[in-house]
Amino acid sequence: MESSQSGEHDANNNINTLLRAQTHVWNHIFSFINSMSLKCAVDLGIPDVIHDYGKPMPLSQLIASLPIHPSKTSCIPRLMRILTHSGFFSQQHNNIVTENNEPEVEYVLTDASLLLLKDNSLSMTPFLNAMLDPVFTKPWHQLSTWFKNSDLTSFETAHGMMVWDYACHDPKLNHLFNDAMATDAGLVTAVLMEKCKEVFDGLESLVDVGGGTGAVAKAIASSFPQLECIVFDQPHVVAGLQGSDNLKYVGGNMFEAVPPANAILLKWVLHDWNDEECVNILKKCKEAITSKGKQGKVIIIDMVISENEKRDRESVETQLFFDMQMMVMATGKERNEKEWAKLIFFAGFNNYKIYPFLGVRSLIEIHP
Ligand SMILES: C[S@@+](CC[C@H](N)C(=O)[O-])C[C@H]1O[C@@H](n2cnc3c(N)ncnc32)[C@H](O)[C@@H]1O
Repeated sequence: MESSQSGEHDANNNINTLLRAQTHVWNHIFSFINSMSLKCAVDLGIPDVIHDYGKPMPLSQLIASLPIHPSKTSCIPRLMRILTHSGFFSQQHNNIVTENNEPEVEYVLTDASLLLLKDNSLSMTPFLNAMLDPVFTKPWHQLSTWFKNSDLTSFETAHGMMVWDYACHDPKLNHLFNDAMATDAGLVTAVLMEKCKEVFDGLESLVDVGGGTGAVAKAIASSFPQLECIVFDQPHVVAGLQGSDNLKYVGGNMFEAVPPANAILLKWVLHDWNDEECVNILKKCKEAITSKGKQGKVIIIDMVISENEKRDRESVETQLFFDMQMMVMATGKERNEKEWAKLIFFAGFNNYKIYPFLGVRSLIEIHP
C-alpha cells in the first residue's frame, strides 16, 4: 500500500516537473512577444496618451484616444494586460463602471514606461526603434549559420557587410543607430556629474572617441565650460554637425590616429571590438594623451561582467543580453575585470580604477 502511494507521488512529481519544464520552454520560445508587444504599444503612442491624460486613464478613454481600427478595440485590453504583467503599466480599480455597468480599469505609467515617453529627455524609444528594426533582428535568424561559416559577425552573414559599413552606406540606419546611442547620454552624464565628477576635475581637453553625434560630450562641455571637447567619430557620423565654443567635431578612424587631449573618453566603444582591436584602439588613445600625471587618462564606460552572484538576476540578464548582442552585431564582447585588466596592461597602461556607479555599467579610469 505504502509503496504504491509513494509510486503515485513520484509520478505526480515527474508530471509537475515536466509541466514546469514545458512552461519554461514556452516562455523562452515566446520571449520575443515581450519586445514586440512593447514596440507595438510605443508605435501606437500608448505611454504618451496615458501621460497626456494627466491622471489614471480609464480603458475606454484609452481605446478612444488610440489611432486604431474599431474592429481592434477588444484587443487593446489584451495588449495592456501583458504589458501590465511585464511592468510597463499599472492598473488601478477606482469603482468606476462602464456604460454597461461593468467595472472599468484605469491605467497609470510605471518608472519603465516613463522612460518611453517621446518628450522625456531620457527617452529610450529611439533605442527600442533601432534594436527592434528588422536590420538588427535579421542577424539573429542567421546565428547558427554564422557559427558554421567564417564570417566575422552574424550581421555580416545577414547583410553581406559589417555593421559600420552598413551604417556608412544607409543614411536611414546611420540616423536610427546614432539616435539610439544618443538616448543613453542624459542618464549617464547625470550619474557621472553626481557620482564621479572628480574624474573630469583639472582637465583642459577631452576627446570622446567614437562619440557618435556628441550627446555625452555636449553634456560634459556644458558642465565644464573651461574644458575643450572634441567628438571624434567616423566622417559620415559627424558630417554637418555644428559644435559650440568648447566643442568641435572631427571625423577620422580611431585605428589610425586619435586627436590629442589630456583625457580620452571611450563610451560603449571597446565592447564593440575583439581583444586585438581593443588593444590597438587603446594604444592609439595612449599616443594621443598630452598630459602627464593624474590628468593624463583614458576614461572607459562599459560593462564589467560580474563573476559571482553579486548582482540581481535582472542585471545579470541585461549583461548577458548585451554580450550576445555584441557577438551578433559586432566583433566585440562584454568583459569581466580580469579581461579588462589584460587589455589595459597589454596596451601599455599602468593602472586602472573601476567606479561601479552606472547600474550594469562601470566607469574605468586608466593611466599610462
Ligand atoms: C556603440 S557606438 C557608441 C557611441 C557613443 N560613444 C555612445 O556611447 O553613445 C560606437 C561608435 O563608434 C564609432 N566608430 C566605429 N568605428 C570607428 C572608427 N574606426 N573610428 C572612429 N569611430 C568609430 C561608431 O560610428 C559609433 O558612433
